[in-house]
Amino acid sequence: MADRKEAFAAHTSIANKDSTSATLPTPSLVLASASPRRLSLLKQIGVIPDIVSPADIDEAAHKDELPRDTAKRLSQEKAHAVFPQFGGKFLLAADTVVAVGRRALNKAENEEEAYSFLKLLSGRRHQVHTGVTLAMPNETTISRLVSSSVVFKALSEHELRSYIQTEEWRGKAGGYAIQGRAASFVRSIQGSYSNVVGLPLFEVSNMLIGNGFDIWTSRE
Ligand SMILES: Cc1cn([C@H]2C[C@H](O)[C@@H](COP(=O)(O)OP(=O)(O)OP(=O)(O)O)O2)c(=O)[nH]c1=O
Repeated sequence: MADRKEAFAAHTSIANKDSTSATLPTPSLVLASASPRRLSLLKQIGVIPDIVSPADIDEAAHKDELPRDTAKRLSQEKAHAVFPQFGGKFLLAADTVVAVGRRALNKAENEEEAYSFLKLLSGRRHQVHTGVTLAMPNETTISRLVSSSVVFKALSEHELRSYIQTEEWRGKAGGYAIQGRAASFVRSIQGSYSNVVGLPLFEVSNMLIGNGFDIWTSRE
């Protein structure tokens, strides 16, 4: 009996919270990204951007710039490029760079480059850095860098060639997508999985919540 009472009380309080939060104004968010992965990662935590507006910037690294610094800087530049069009809203931008030591592996341009990236990643550890910048309605911005470490098994020639055929490497930093068939290459990962895919959800939600964006009132 006590169990049923508790269950009813819990149900009622969820229902009440639900109806309360449904009446709260939903904060407006701009996602400054062309990446479908970033959009679906945000949706995964219930955050639905009002506007998706990709930034068109030069993504080349500066001379002697460390990959982690490139990721953070580019997230800031993406935010700054788009923010002026959407004043008064929250805006989120990110950049993901795959790095082997000081060498950055950007998005592979063609099959040869994708093959050479995967050959380099084969049997070793690499880093995935994602820079995230949040611009606030009051025009202040904050940026975070999140780094994860990924170890690939040694890839056979058959695996390398077959993966290239899947085309999944296109548009992905480092020439692979952990959320696809390349998951079978990943021996271990240290850090945030969503960071590797392109948007570290723990840190992003903390950035949003810490700056007054209630992720629980952003609903589809
Ligand atoms: C390593 C890795 C990267 N990626 C993707 C995430 C990003 O879309 C892309 C890195 O390129 P980015 O330049 O960070 O992003 P983008 O050009 O795709 O989008 P935008 O700049 O408009 O935000 O690689 C995966 O989807 N899976 C992975 O495992």
